[in-house]
Amino acid sequence: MTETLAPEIDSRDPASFPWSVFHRRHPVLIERVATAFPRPAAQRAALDTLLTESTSGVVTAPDVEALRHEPWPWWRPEYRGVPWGETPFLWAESYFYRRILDAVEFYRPGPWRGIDPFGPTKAAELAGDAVDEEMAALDTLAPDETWDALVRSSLWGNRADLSFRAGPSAGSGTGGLIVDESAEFRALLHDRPPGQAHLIADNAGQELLPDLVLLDHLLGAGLATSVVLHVKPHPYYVSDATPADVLATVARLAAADGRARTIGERLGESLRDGRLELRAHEFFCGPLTYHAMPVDLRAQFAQAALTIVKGDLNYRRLVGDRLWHPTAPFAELTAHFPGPLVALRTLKCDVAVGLTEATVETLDATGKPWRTTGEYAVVQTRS
Ligand SMILES: O=P(O)(O)OC[C@H]1O[C@](O)(CO)[C@@H](O)[C@@H]1O
Repeated sequence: MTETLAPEIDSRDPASFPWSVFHRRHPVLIERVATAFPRPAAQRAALDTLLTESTSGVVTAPDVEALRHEPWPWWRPEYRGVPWGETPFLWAESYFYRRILDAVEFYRPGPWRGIDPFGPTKAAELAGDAVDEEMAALDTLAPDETWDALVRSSLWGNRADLSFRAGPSAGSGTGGLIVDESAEFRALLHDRPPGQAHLIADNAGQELLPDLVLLDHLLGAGLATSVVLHVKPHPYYVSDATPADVLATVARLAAADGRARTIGERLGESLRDGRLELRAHEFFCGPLTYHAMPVDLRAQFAQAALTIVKGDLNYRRLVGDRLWHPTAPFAELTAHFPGPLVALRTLKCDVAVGLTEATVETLDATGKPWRTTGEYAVVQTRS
């Protein structure tokens, strides 16, 4: 069934979800980036130009000056002059975010260099009540419910993705788990000798916090000898976690009360002694699927006891950003990935695989969108 590749997703159809990302979410996002700091007029103009180009124009080449300071090896000259919607969605979104960085002079030597355009929103989320509540909840966990609770909050933390606040399709209720291989996930860690566990992070804030707590648990419970946290080397999609976000989150935990503080302090210790290692490979900010992982990164996952793959974008990169039949086998589509893995993902785009026919029928029968709202989630494993 999966021997032939399903069509790659693009954003040309105005009735499609990817089209709404470019035409409904991005205007809100650009406005937020433009106004979060008092930017000079040239940056505002560059952001507006990007929005116009990506919604009603054609792809233009990256800024040469910006490339001198930070290359973008994924530029495709054959897309120059092509309407954005006709290029693959995965590539187009990635290029859009690179162009935001160029518009705000993120790489250009000068006062704006290195200032995260999404920083204010991420900081507000980290400082917010929801994070306080998440941390306070840690004190209420009985030992026998810890594992399930930590997995649940790492999984549903993915739903908090800030890009959802920039769009109309954010669902309010929680649809639930439509593939639940939590038991297999548990077995991969509990029923095998501990080794090095890796986690490919997604968003900062309400997602990264439970991810860090989960990693701390793996170390503390002897389920991993060491853990590696992979984050983006620089800002990428709107709420993606960077090394600075990890440090801010650890500090937030350590400044809290109760169990959160203990965890934050312990995470700090683990960073110092190397049991928790932070890595930030450039590939994570690229528009390619994990089939095209460079050898050095592949080697890292090949020796991992388990890799936890977080979120929607990582999932698209894992199985391929294609209109697969939703019953296409997850194990087959992820066979290319070196080593055992678990995907923790809330569904926020058209890609869905590994479902049963019965589940698909039930979801379709609701008559409501289920692939893109973040209301449904999967825990899928491949050993
Ligand atoms: O933060 P996550 O879970 O990777 O979600 C990001 C998702 O948001 C979008 O950028 C827009 O909704 C999707 O295209 C993308 O897959």
